Amino acid sequence: MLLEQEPRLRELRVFDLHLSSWLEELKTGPVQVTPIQGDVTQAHQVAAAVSGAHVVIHTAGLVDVFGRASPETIYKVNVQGTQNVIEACVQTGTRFLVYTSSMEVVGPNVKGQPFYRGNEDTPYEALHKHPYPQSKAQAERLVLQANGRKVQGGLPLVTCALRPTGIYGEGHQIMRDFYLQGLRLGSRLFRAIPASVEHGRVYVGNVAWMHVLVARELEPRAELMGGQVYFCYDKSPYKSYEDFNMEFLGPCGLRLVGTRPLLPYWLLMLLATLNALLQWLLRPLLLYAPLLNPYTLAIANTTFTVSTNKAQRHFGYEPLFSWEDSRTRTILWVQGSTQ
Ligand SMILES: NC(=O)c1ccc[n+]([C@@H]2O[C@H](COP(=O)([O-])OP(=O)(O)OC[C@H]3O[C@@H](n4cnc5c(N)ncnc54)[C@H](O)[C@@H]3O)[C@@H](O)[C@H]2O)c1
Ligand SMILES: CC(C)CCC[C@@H](C)[C@H]1CC[C@H]2[C@@H]3[C@H](O)C=C4C[C@@H](O)CC[C@]4(C)[C@H]3CC[C@]12C
Repeated sequence: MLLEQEPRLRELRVFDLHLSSWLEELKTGPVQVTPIQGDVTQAHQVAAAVSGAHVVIHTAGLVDVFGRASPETIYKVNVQGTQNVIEACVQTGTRFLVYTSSMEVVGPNVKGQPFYRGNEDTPYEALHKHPYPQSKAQAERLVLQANGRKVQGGLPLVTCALRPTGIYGEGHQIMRDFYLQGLRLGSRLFRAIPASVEHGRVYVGNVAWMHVLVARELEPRAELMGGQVYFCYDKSPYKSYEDFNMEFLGPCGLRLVGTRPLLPYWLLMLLATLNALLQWLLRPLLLYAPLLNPYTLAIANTTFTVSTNKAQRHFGYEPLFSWEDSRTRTILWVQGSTQ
């Protein structure tokens, strides 16, 4: 997105624990693309990568709500890693920092309270127990508190945080997992969550576009945007998690069976709890990390949707991809990813 949309771009450094082969394909144009294999938990590696950069987009993170990684590892990558990025900016004199936060810093909360089409100012008790939302919330706080800190050279750091809802699009592995599971079940999936529970979703291309716009506008609009949070949103329809997935999986030949959940909620919660118990029992032998656990069930079963125009008001954001384009691109990816 940066290469396509930012004419002033001179160099793009991509810092990641795992470098993908597609990065090589980006090296063919006039902009220098520099892949750097590194770990955000290693402060010196981050500082070396950041040195000389005009703007940092910090999107690296450990996304784990399935119990694959320990809470300590999640904290180290998401919180300590973010602190390292902030310190690297301060030490090297980089003034603009965009952080990929998450809707999860707000909710759904431990009380399972709905957040219905809320905005950045909607009151909501952001109470979390799970390490992933806790770590993202702590990292976001660090980023916002760092706004205004003096960087090397004496000028102030300008930071802001973007909070995507559930991201979908090309590369969405969970969508592909549901597709493969549906194929195994005879081209069917069985409804587990009531259709009335709305779940916020946003297309990956629009998330990227919003990051590019923020990176571009942070300098001229530092006063307005510094220290701010923005939900990432687009025109994707409000639907339940499963009904939304069917927008893509339906055209790929799957159908969602049932207008109501096949199993009662208490039974699903029992299964989710059994999964958590099995995960704990099996941990010394193997990693058992199914999609269904009490936390993922709670997220999927709690309404959380946003309705806001803050990004449009503050930096002129309009989605780059229409809902129709986002849908088509995702369907093509699901179809292509399993062949
Ligand atoms: N997927 C979603 O629905 C969603 C929603 C809201 C916010 N987010 C946030 O967006 C960001 C990207 O998430 P994603 O879904 O693309 O996940 P992802 O796992 O595909 O991407 C995370 C990237 O971070 C890298 N990374 C992990 N640990 C690292 C480390 N120690 N050092 C350097 N790089 C490291 C990974 O290699 C990977 O490329 C994360 O910060 C996540 O919290 C994701
Ligand atoms: C109960 C089962 C039938 C369905 C289980 C679906 C479950 C794996 C899905 C539902 C909601 C998904 C999360 C949601 O889209 C938002 C985010 C925020 C983001 O920062 C990280 C990913 C995450 C937690 C999604 C993970 C997968 C979830 C829980």
